[in-house]
Amino acid sequence: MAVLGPNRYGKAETRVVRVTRHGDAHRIKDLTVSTSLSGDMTEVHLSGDNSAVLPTDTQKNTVFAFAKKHGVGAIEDFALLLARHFVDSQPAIHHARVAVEEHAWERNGAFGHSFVRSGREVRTCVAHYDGTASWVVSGLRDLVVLNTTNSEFWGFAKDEYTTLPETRDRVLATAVDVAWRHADASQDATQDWDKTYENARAALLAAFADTYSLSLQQTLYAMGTRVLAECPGVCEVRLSLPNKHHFLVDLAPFGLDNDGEVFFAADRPYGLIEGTVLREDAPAAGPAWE
Ligand SMILES: O=c1[nH]c(=O)c2[nH]c(=O)[nH]c2[nH]1
Repeated sequence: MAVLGPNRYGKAETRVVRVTRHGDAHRIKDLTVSTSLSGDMTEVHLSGDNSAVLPTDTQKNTVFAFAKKHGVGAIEDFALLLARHFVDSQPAIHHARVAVEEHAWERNGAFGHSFVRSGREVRTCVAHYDGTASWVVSGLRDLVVLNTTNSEFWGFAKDEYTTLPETRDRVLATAVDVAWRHADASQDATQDWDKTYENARAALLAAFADTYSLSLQQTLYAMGTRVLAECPGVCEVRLSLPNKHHFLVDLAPFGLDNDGEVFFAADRPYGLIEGTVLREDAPAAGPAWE
């Protein structure tokens, strides 16, 4: 005898670009929005009765309509607006999850209408709303950083398969994928999402640069700790750091020395260092990370 387990449905990766025109100085917000709803969905699964189902096509349309009606400020506000709309307007929907990614553009010269896609990281957020409470996790991915020194890796466990030489000086590089949980994302909390984003980003970069690293794990903890120190409203930080290995190339066959100057930037495999840093008194996460 089978029963229906947890389920949700929505429109994934709606691409929406919102242009705001102030005279000749235009602004753009370039987003990828994914909505996911859950609630009284037993009948649609068991009997095909669609009466509780707000179509994913409607969810996509709502993203575009809200971009026009409400504009797009901080992505967290846009995600919360959508999540609250779906739950508060549809009796059968009890929970909404809205994920937004923001792709950065920069001005192309002095022109108000011309933009160049930035090589910066992608800003991310996920908002949840259940009709009463809200949860928000913000973050970024693909923030690529590299230190040319101040990184060692030695004293590690060894067995019969260990060939890695110990090193007292190596290149340390990673593409930061991080998310931070806001302790309070309730309706009344007055949040400056953009300011927290800039503070968290600056904290991550500073900690990566000024931590003398004995392992990427140690750097990860330093980065998470720094975000908590600089962002009072953040209670938990989750980091995923691929170790983008840079191997010193043996140039001896060519009669050349290589004193930390020429590296082979390996693509894969890569070490993947992941961890969470949180305040001792962090409130329960609820569905925030789902
Ligand atoms: O910082 C590192 N942590 C590891 O766990 C590890 N493992 C490895 O092969 N190189 C590294 N570097």
